[in-house]
Amino acid sequence: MSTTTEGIALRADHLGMKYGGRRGGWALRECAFALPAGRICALVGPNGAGKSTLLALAAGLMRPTEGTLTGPGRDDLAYVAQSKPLHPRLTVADTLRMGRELNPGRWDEAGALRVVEGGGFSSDTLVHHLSGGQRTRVALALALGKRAELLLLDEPMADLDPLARHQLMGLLMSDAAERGTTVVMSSHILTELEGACDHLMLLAGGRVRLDGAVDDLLAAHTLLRGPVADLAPHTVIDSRTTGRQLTALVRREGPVEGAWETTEPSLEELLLAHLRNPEGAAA
Ligand SMILES: Nc1ncnc2c1ncn2[C@@H]1O[C@H](COP(=O)(O)OP(=O)(O)OP(=O)(O)O)[C@@H](O)[C@H]1O
Repeated sequence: MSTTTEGIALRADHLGMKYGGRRGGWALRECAFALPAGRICALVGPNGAGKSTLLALAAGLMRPTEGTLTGPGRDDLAYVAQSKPLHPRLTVADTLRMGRELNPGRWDEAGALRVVEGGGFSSDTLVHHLSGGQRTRVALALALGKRAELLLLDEPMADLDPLARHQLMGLLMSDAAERGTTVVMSSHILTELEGACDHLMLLAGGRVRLDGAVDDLLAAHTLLRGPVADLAPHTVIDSRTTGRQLTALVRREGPVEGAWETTEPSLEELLLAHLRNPEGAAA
């Protein structure tokens, strides 16, 4: 990958990725986006949507089958894979020492230590003896210690307890705010994204279905409650009918008219509606 355009941390153009040669299916297809620098971007989508593939491509671990993905080079990004690979026979202290040696002149020892502190293990513990959540802490410490421009995190919070999640999300957010780091973080835990992410990308079936600043996306959608009626010209993302009452989440095309009770959706409501109906979500 090469340097991106000013102000854009990660750009995809006509990006496609196919596994397993000619016979394989497309994991990503015709993806196009430009993620502004300094954002904390939630990458969401159903199982198999292509989130890990996109992160691995952005980390430079694979080459796209077609199109381009442009972002910082390896020295300027940090990637935490879903499996959190670490050397099992090293202690935590050795692991962090390795991080320092691999990143001369830029390593943030205090930042890395802040991440491992509170994990309930000492620095002379072997990685092999850590729990899944504790390993996640060490992997995140390596990533944050690197002071990267772009942090690529594949379901970083999945095996952390609620307090650890809260603490580490706080650390991530303050680090990103202080340094202007761009974070792309895949997650299935919608509640943890609310208030933490300011950008959202929804993938489904290997395609980008929704992409934008969270505030803009929320403002463009409305939750409607009222009598069953035709909702045209608005785009219905998801709707439910109970008797004569309709509840729908729409992307507005102009003002909403009629006897509707209208509210702006929460991020969780927006995401659930789009996840229930990913085909209707095309931006
Ligand atoms: N190494 C691989 N070889 C072949 N196919 C793969 C490989 N890795 C992923 N795929 C396929 O690519 C598609 C996208 O997978 P990917 O792991 O990127 O999805 P995901 O959105 O991260 O899913 P999850 O939420 O379950 O982690 C899936 O259909 C998957 O079966």
